[in-house]
Amino acid sequence: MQQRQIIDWIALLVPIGGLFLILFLPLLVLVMIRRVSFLKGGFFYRVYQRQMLARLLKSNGLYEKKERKSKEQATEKMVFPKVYYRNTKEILYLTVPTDGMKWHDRFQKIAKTFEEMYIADFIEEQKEMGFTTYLLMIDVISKRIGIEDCIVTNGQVKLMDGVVWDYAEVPHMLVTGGTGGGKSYFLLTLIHALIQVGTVDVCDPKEADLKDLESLHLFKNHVFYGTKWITKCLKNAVEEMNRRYVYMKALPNYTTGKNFAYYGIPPYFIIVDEWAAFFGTLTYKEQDEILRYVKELVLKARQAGVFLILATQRPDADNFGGGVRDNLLFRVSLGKLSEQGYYMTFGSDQKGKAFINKRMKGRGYCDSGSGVPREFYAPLVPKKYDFLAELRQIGTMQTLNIKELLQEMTTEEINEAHSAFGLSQKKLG
Ligand SMILES: Nc1ncnc2c1ncn2[C@@H]1O[C@H](COP(=O)(O)OP(=O)(O)OP(=O)(O)O)[C@@H](O)[C@H]1O
Repeated sequence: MQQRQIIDWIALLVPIGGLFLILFLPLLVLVMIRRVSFLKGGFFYRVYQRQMLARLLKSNGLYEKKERKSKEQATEKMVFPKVYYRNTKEILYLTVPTDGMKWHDRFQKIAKTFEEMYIADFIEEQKEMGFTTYLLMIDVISKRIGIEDCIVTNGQVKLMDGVVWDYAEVPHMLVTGGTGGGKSYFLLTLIHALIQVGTVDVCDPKEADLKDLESLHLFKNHVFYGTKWITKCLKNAVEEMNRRYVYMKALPNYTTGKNFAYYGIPPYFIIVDEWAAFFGTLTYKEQDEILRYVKELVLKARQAGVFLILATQRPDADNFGGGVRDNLLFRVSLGKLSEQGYYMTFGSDQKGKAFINKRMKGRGYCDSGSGVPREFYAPLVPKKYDFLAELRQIGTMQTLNIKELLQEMTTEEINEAHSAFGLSQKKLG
């Protein structure tokens, strides 16, 4: 009779467990390495990106079929165009052939597709004979700075790592954005930076967040609301511009072509929030007057160091009069905008750009003068940050008191200065 064998499962547990570990542990480690590599943009991530590129070419038919004939049979071979991929930690370089051959037009417009498939931001295109390289910025959020780093140095306001507003080079700013996108925070951040180097006048037609600044001694006579006072603020700015030109001409070191910074004159900023809503409520007569001032400022004020910042929800051309919007050279959008809103902010020639809306406060796009809008994150404001308390710590604004000096000048000298800078307005305030 055969004896029944009893298996000692307990004794087998150890070798089974060991076997399991030997087989699955390396697999687990591999999966982990792949995952970490993906999260950190490492080797496997780059392999995956290259695979995506190959799939894009294949599924869009961007290859040629060539027949290879051997003695026995004919086989088909896929010949792909020469597409180059390079990924540095910050920028993805994708080079495609634009050599007039079969897919020339498709490759001319492919930047938008690259942006969407890699969730990267197209920042530049470099053309060489026969090739175009698209530069896409990855991990833009890592370039975000905190409000404490948003400062002005040598006429440049630092807004992000690698993004500055050089107000003398790219004068006047347009800020657009839907409700809750971060427009007010951004304007307050700008005010906080600009007030340390110059004069800031604030117009708040809606009498909302910016109006609160009037409670600060620092902003005494620099906060305006109500049509009459906003008009007056803009008129003052034009007069200030005229005075500055006369002043610069009268200086012993006057040099043709030099700007306010050369003479040590502090910049002067006028910020108008909710521009379109305000402009829409004005009568034709009021609109005419305001547009006259705004046009003078955007066309002539740069050299004198007077800069306009207009913020609005939608920058429809009707609310800007001829040419004003085009002369606000630094553009920022914050929060979600419609496609139309983006084209109105950055120009309709941006149709090859993918504007992607993300649910993030203070995120949007900016064109710092290059003509190519790029993803933008406004300086991060900590949760408990108190703008009024921070601004209260700043003693005074930098202003230029030139009225007295001008009173000593003769009418001939003043008129001569006006004609030197092509100014129409002879009367000085
Ligand atoms: N740069 C930022 N850093 C941190 N939080 C921000 C930033 N920008 C916006 N937020 C958050 O988003 C909220 C809304 O921002 P904000 O008031 O600036 O929007 P808005 O576009 O001016 O909206 P509205 O037009 O309705 O006033 C803020 O209360 C804040 O919590």
